[in-house]
Amino acid sequence: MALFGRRKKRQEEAEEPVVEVQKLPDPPAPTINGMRSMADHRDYLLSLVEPLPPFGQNLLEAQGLALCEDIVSTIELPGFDNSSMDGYAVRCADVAEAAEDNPIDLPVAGEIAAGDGDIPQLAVGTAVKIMTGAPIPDGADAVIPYEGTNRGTDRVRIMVSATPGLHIRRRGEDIAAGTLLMNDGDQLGPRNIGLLAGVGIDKVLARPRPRVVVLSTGSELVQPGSPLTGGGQVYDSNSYLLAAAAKAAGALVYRVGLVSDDREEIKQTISDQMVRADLIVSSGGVSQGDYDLVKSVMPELGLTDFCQVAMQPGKPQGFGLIGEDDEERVPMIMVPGNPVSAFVSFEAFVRPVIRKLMGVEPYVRPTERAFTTHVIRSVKNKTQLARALVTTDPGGRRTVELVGGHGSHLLGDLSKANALILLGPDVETVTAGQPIAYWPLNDG
Ligand SMILES: Nc1nc2c(c(=O)[nH]1)N[C@H]1C(S)=C(S)[C@@H](COP(=O)(O)OP(=O)(O)OC[C@H]3O[C@@H](n4cnc5c(N)ncnc54)[C@H](O)[C@@H]3O)O[C@H]1N2
Ligand code: MOO
Repeated sequence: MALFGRRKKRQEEAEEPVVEVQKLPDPPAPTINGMRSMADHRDYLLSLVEPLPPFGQNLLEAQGLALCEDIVSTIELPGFDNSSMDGYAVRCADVAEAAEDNPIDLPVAGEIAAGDGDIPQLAVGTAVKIMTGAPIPDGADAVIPYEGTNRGTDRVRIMVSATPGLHIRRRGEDIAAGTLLMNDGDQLGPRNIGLLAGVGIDKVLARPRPRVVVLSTGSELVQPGSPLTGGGQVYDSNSYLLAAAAKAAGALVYRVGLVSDDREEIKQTISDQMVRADLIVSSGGVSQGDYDLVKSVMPELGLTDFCQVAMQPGKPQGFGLIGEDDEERVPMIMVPGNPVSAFVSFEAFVRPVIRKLMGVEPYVRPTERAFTTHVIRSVKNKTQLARALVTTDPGGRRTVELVGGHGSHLLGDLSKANALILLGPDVETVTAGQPIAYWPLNDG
């Protein structure tokens, strides 16, 4: 894909070709206590990826994807006047006096079912049986439902009168030919898909689902389903958590699973996966530890940026455009290994990047607001993303309370939360009853 880090070869006056050092565009300067702000880091990553090119896709496979064309209806809906009831097509004038105590008998001239064509005109003083969805014959201007008749076959007794247009669905009353149905950039939902199918469209030009490769690093990790055989081992929850979150965000996910803290294994695995990835997401190995190898290995595979972001959790972050050539470079987001840090990093950085690759705006989840039920303390100089539970009280007011502690290993509390509260770097205390911003975690 076309990304940054272009390689320029220049022929200097003399013979020797000079290869410019390849690097990422300059990252934003740290602005908070030597750290990069969360918004600056996110905007930097977003500036380094482009939406994936669109192609023609089958309508149903395009669910959740962004259109890359305006869609105009070439036909009308309904395509012809038709009945909304099973009953008899009549002329109103012929049944104007009909009532329970004054039934009117009409000869039944025939029957029209849904799908019938070449319908003869309705003669004055006659009725024709008609089914829901069947074309209204010329001459008829109303439909009397079966319930207002004796359901006669050769002759029908009509016990109710009708006004013109009764139970007739008019041609073009839903969609006129030439109506703009969807715009370039719209995301296709089930009801849009129904509409497009309804006007006869079976393919659309849409951006594909990004193929996201997810892997976890750490020699302590064990594949769920296998026994823990030694002290110090932990199950790999991150690759499942991140894969599930990427899937919920609309990606096509390849979960590679776990890779141990081994330079060659990390390099080989990433190199092998590049061919099927629009984005690689790894967890672990980005902090200061002696075995935090991702940080030291990845610069050998591409252009990288490791930094500290003024947020909690999720402080150590890595990004790369991996690969040797511009044409093959794949973006990679390297999130920290603590499970809650990995998830918060997903929400803050990975999800917006996936949405940009999909071409689905807004890239960043819009915040909502709720009132705190109690005092909340935060850490100065960091954006705190605290796990929380938002509920609506009996009066319809949305309230929010923290779920558990701040520890970035607390998977149990994370799974109970339905929101992430956002407390900016200047906030130290929020008193009870104040409105605060949060991201709802409502998409799976
Ligand atoms: N001296 C310092 N130490 C640490 C710092 C620091 O600034 N100075 N930062 C801390 C913060 S904050 C975080 S977050 C972590 C990030 O560390 P890594 O990204 O290098 O992650 P690991 O060391 O590999 O693992 C951390 C922790 O998470 C567990 N883990 C890792 N992967 C998984 C997984 N797939 N499933 C479940 N659990 C996983 C791992 O066992 C560790 O307990 O660094 C701090 N240290
Ligand atoms: O950033 Mo670490 O993510 O604070 O635990």
